[in-house]
Amino acid sequence: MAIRELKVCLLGDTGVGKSSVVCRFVQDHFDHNISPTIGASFLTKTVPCGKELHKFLIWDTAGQERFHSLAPMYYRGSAAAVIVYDITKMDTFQTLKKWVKELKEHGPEDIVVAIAGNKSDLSDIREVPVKEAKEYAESISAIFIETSARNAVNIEELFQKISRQIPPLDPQEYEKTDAFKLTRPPPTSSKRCC
Ligand SMILES: Nc1nc2c(ncn2[C@@H]2O[C@H](COP(=O)(O)OP(=O)(O)OP(=O)(O)O)[C@@H](O)[C@H]2O)c(=O)[nH]1
Repeated sequence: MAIRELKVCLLGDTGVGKSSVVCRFVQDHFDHNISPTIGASFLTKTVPCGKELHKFLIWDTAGQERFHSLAPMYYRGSAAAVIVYDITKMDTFQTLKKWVKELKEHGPEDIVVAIAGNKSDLSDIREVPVKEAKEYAESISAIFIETSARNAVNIEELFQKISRQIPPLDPQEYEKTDAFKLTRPPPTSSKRCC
């Protein structure tokens, strides 16, 4: 079975739960006291997708404004970007729109964009209506899903949706190589273990 390496970056405001989503996906773990990411962290996970294996090379970026200028290093060459907002904070949804604009202007042309409304376990204090987020995602042809890293809701589904949006390899590519690299990760990062 062919293994494809797919670079994926997570973008979004600080505190929306990017690291928690990645940590839940890769390690099936949730940490209430997780620290803010410094620079970016890198993790991988391989999942089956039809006749292929998708090895996600996941760059979890830091949401704090002071790290914003590093982001191009992580979305450059990405097959997909997951832009996360916190459903309990409308301002994080506005930040998400800025990320969409930046990706449109400077990101890869064919990048798959997934919008994840995280902290769905806190829907009693929701500020971002599902309808508004869904309609916005549709308007930019992005994947949309609400997740809860805390309760492990829709985390696998988020990455499955991304996998399904990646066009399968041309059969001739299988013959050329066992591992087909879609992207190359950026050279440096400082990492926080989650
Ligand atoms: N209730 C709830 N809390 C969550 C969820 N996901 C993350 N959190 C909490 O939100 C806070 C921030 O989570 P992080 O994963 O560090 O957020 P981040 O987006 O990576 O933040 P930066 O690294 O600063 O960009 C932490 O206290 C988490 O425990 C969730 O699904 N539900």
